[in-house]
Amino acid sequence: MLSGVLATDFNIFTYAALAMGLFGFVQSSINRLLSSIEPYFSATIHIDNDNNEAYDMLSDWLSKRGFEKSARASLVSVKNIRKPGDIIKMGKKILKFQPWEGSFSFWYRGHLITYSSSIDVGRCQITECLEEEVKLTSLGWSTDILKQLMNECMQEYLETFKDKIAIFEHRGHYWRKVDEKDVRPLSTVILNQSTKDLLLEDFRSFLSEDTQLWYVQRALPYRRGYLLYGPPGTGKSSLSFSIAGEFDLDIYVVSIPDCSDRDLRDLFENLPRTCVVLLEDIDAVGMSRESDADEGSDSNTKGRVQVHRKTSEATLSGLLNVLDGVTSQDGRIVIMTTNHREMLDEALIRPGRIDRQVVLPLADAEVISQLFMFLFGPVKGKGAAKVELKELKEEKAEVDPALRSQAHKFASIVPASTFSQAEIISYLFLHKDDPDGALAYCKEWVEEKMSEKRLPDTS
Ligand SMILES: Nc1ncnc2c1ncn2[C@@H]1O[C@H](COP(=O)(O)OP(=O)(O)OP(=O)(O)O)[C@@H](O)[C@H]1O
Repeated sequence: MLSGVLATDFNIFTYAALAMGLFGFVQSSINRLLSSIEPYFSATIHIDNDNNEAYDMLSDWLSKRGFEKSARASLVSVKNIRKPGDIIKMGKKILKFQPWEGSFSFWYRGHLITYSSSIDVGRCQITECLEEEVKLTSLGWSTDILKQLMNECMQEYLETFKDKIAIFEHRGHYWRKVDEKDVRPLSTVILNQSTKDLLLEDFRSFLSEDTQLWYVQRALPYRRGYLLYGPPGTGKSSLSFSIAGEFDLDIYVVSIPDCSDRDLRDLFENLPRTCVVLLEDIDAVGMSRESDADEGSDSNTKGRVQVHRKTSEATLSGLLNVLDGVTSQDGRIVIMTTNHREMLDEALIRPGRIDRQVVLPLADAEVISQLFMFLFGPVKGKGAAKVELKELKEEKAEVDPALRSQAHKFASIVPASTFSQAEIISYLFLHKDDPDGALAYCKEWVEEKMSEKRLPDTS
């Protein structure tokens, strides 16, 4: 009896193993056959992963369909993309698998497509990153079906990232996408209304077709620069991300202390058309002119200028060269942020490089009461990301009069131009469901913070 069961099991396992072996054999035969006839009867599209969103589009499309299961090797990473409105659950992470080195075939709209990926070990040693090249191959001489596939990948990808902006940071001299963030509605960045209107209008006007034509007709470099300056926690970064999202522009963040002049040149050469380049805390590198006046290469900048941080090889002239240079893409918008405008070299912020300087000061009475209404008032639903100037103004009218009066009382107790928006938000957050409590304890909080501010800085 036992031997009968074992014999049956043995047969099942044997057949299963044979079937799997046969399947593997057929698949690898197809792959071998395809690769031997490929040069004569096939069309191919090549996609490398070097700063190439097409690579991300394809890998997302394949992962969604579980094609990594057909691959003999998979690359695993933690997926940081959430659907709009998803709540982050602490301790929960989603793993994303994608095909990696090797090849497999799949059917797409009645066509057999072969995906193959190879790692360029030679380049990896130079660039210290995994350089992968992916090939999509189909039978026949036309690449039409492959283009259709890539178009579908792009449509799906754009749908997933609708209302999100991609954030790129640099690793040495190449860009890496590090995140996709939900667009932060501009209405959630609380600042003086006229400042917001001015910036919005300036962006809108710069990106309009008329303006582009105006630049083209006059052969002027079509680019724009902004300097946002003010004390820490007043919303410079928040505003930069929010305004980029408002205009569907991806953000490329540069940390100058980690760059050499060559890195800067390569990075600016590899920017896409129309994007926002964020040079954050530009004063933090402590750029100042050295007395040695001979080594500068920029005609506007006499003297070589080096950042104080020993590790950085970036020079001010190197930065100015990429800001002005021929490699600087049309449509590129640079936003520099700083807490110390007075420390910046005038050459860096002269008109043409910086077209608008916007100060974000500590919260005044108007902003203090807006922050109160924002935190305790009703929240606009999702999809309110793209607000019009008109809507922003109308929003105020919807506020409950009782809340408005509490907000005014709050603003009369909290001294103007003393606290940053971040400080006020963090206090209000302590009472997030309790506007009465926030009002009742705010005098105490102000006194405590004021005495902290009066303490001598021993750091
Ligand atoms: N004007 C504002 N409106 C809404 N939230 C703000 C505002 N200013 C600051 N915050 C909040 O405070 C925190 C810090 O803001 P943010 O990083 O934008 O300030 P920053 O001026 O860039 O600061 P730093 O100069 O230190 O880089 C964020 O969580 C942000 O949401």
